[in-house]
Amino acid sequence: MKKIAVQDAVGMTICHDITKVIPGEFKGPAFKRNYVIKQEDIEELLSLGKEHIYVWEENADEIHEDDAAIRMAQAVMGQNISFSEPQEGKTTLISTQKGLLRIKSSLLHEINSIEHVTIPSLPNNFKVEVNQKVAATRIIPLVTKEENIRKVEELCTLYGPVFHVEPYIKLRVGIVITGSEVYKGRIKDKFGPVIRKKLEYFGAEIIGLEYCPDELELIQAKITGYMEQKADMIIMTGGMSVDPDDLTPGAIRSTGADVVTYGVPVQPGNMFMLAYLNGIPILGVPGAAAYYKTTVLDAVLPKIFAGETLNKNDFIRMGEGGLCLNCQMCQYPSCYFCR
Ligand SMILES: Nc1nc2c(c(=O)[nH]1)N[C@H]1C(S)=C(S)[C@@H](COP(=O)(O)OP(=O)(O)OC[C@H]3O[C@@H](n4cnc5c(N)ncnc54)[C@H](O)[C@@H]3O)O[C@H]1N2
Ligand code: MOO
Repeated sequence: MKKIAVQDAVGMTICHDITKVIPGEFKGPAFKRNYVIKQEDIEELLSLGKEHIYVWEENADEIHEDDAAIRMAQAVMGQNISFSEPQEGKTTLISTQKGLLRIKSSLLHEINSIEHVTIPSLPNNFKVEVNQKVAATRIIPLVTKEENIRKVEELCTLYGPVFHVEPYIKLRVGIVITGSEVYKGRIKDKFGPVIRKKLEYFGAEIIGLEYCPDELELIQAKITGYMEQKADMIIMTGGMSVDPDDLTPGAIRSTGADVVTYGVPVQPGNMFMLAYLNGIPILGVPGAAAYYKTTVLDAVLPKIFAGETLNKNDFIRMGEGGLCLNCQMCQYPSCYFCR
């Protein structure tokens, strides 16, 4: 690259996007790469703080920021991800499918350790929509050594792409609403609609929503009933805490299910239970999930719909960041909760 005073640059080609920033109003390219500078542009370039520009000179072992961004994007993106044309030296990786963003975290770490390479992303296990920005690729200088980009490509050839979006599987779900006060009609069920709505987001087939009084054998029978109907997941609500009528954990255990956890280092959702019976997840959802917009349930459901089997460690890890601030305007999943 050759540095030239803008006054001498009329007729020359700009070799990278030149950014304009008006705080609070605009940020974007004022001049695009390959634009040929005219006399009337000189004033604007000077007002953007550019007294000099670079003119491109081909150099065999160097790669331009736009080409580097594209090659890195192609290397790191996997299933259900595409990328946009580079702008100001950066490409954006975009989901082409609603689902769960999966990241090979240690590979991303290794790639971001390569000189000049920067790839910021959403966190692993982020629920994404179609056309959502998931990551970006850019080198820091205007050019870098070809070998830096080749390292990114080689790592991804070796370990596979860094990012992909796992689509949700259509699961058949049985719901059991426990609580004698609801069963006997003393109060109206407020839990069923909450669970239904959360499941609809993932495209679940709800095979039943049944009510059950606080009697262990009856709760257990609901579970075995759904198992006979070949449910892919069973969700139990209420009766999860410390009162003598809180029988749901005992009923889940009594089916012989393997309990992954009863109790999680997360609030709200402390008294949550996850167990597997013949590979079918059974979720015990505490009363708080009928009240709070976001609980541990919202971190667990996307993983189950993405086909993951959770273990105790998955929950233990949630402790740091597991304390919800109950923000007035909940922005979950765009926050630290249950990462
Ligand atoms: N001394 C302690 N108290 C509580 C603890 C504890 O560890 N020690 N844990 C708290 C936590 S955490 C939760 S969450 C709540 C409730 O947990 P449960 O799942 O046992 O909830 P229930 O006892 O069944 O009901 C509590 C409350 O919610 C109403 N409810 C339940 N289901 C429905 C429904 N389908 N529709 C409408 N309302 C419903 C129920 O009537 C009760 O008012 O316990 C804390 N307490
Ligand atoms: O189990 Mo509770 O209030 O933390 O949801």
